[in-house]
Amino acid sequence: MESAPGASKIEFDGVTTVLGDEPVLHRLRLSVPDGQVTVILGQSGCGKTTLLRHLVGLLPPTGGSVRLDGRDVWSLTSAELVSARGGIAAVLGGSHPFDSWLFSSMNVYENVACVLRRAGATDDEVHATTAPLMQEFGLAAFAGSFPEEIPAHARRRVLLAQALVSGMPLIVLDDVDTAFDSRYTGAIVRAIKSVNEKARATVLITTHDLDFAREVAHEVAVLWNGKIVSHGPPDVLLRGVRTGEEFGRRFFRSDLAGPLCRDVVEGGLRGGEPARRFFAIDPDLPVWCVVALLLLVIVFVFWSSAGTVFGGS
Ligand SMILES: Nc1ncnc2c1ncn2[C@@H]1O[C@H](COP(=O)(O)OP(=O)(O)OP(=O)(O)O)[C@@H](O)[C@H]1O
Repeated sequence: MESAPGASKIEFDGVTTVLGDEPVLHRLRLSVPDGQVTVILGQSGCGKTTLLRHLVGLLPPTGGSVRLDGRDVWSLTSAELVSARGGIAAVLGGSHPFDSWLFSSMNVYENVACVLRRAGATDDEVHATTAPLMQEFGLAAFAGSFPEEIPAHARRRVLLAQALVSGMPLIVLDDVDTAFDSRYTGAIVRAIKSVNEKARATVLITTHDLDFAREVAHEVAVLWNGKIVSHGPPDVLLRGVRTGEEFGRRFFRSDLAGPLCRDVVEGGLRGGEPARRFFAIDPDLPVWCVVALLLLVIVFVFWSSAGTVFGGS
C-alpha cells in the first residue's frame, strides 16, 4: 500500500516504562506504517494501553522516544501537543480524558457528529456521514438519548463511531473488542477498513480478538515481556493460530528473557549494566535442560545396549 498523504507515521524507539513499582515496557521498538491498520496483540496487562497513552500524550515514558510524523511527542511544547492531538481520534480504556469525550449535555447523534461540526461540516454533510454508521453500529434507536441513558457497551460504540467519522489522520482504538456485541463485529471491521481506505487514515488498534485482528489488520505486532517480539502481516504471523493457548505457545516463549525486573529496567535507564542481567534465564529453561539431558541419557543407554546386543550376536 502506498504511503498516505495525510496519514500519520508512528515510531516507538527504545520505549521503557516503569509504573509505580512495576516495569511495564523495556526498550520497546515498533514502527507503525502510515496509512495502514496495525493491531497490537498481547496478554492482559502487558502494556498495550500504556503504549497508546505514551503516543497520545497522556503519559510520558520513563525512557526512549515516541515519534509522531518524525517529532518526539514528549519534546513538544504544550501548544504543539494540543495541535498534535487535534489530528488524533482516540478511544482509550480506563478513565482518561479521551474516554470522557462523550458530552453529557449532547444526545448520542450530536456526540457522534461533534468533531465533524467542529471541522465546519454542514448539517447535510454531517447527516450523510453519521447516520449510516449509527445505523450499522446499532445506535440509530439511541440517537436522541443522552449518554448516561444508554448501556455502557452502546456508549463504547458511540465513542468508536465518533472516532471513525472524525476524518482524523490518526485513529487509535484501545481494547476495541470491549465494544463488541458480536452482532456489530462485521460493521466495526467494515467501518475501520473504509476509513483507512477512503480517508487513508493510519489506524492503531489493540485487541485480544485474534479473528478481528486477522480481518482488519495489514500488520500485527505482538507485545510480550515489555517488547514487541513479533511483527508482520496477520496471514503470516497468525497462520494456524486459532485460540489464545495457541497464541501463547507461539509467541510468549519466543526468547530466553525472564520476566522484567524493576531494578534491571531502571539500571538500564541509568546507563548501568542492563543487558547481561536483563537476559535472565527463563525459569522454565532448567526444566527443559534436565528433560533434554534425560532423553540423551536414555538414547545413549538404549544405543549402547543395542550395540552390545547386536555386537554380541
Ligand atoms: N497508573 C498506573 N500505575 C501503576 N501501574 C499501572 C498504572 N496503569 C497501568 N498499570 C499497570 O501497568 C501494566 C500494564 O497495563 P496496561 O493497561 O497498559 O495493560 P494492557 O495490555 O492494556 O492490558 P489489557 O489488555 O487488560 O487492557 C498493568 O500491570 C497495570 O496494572
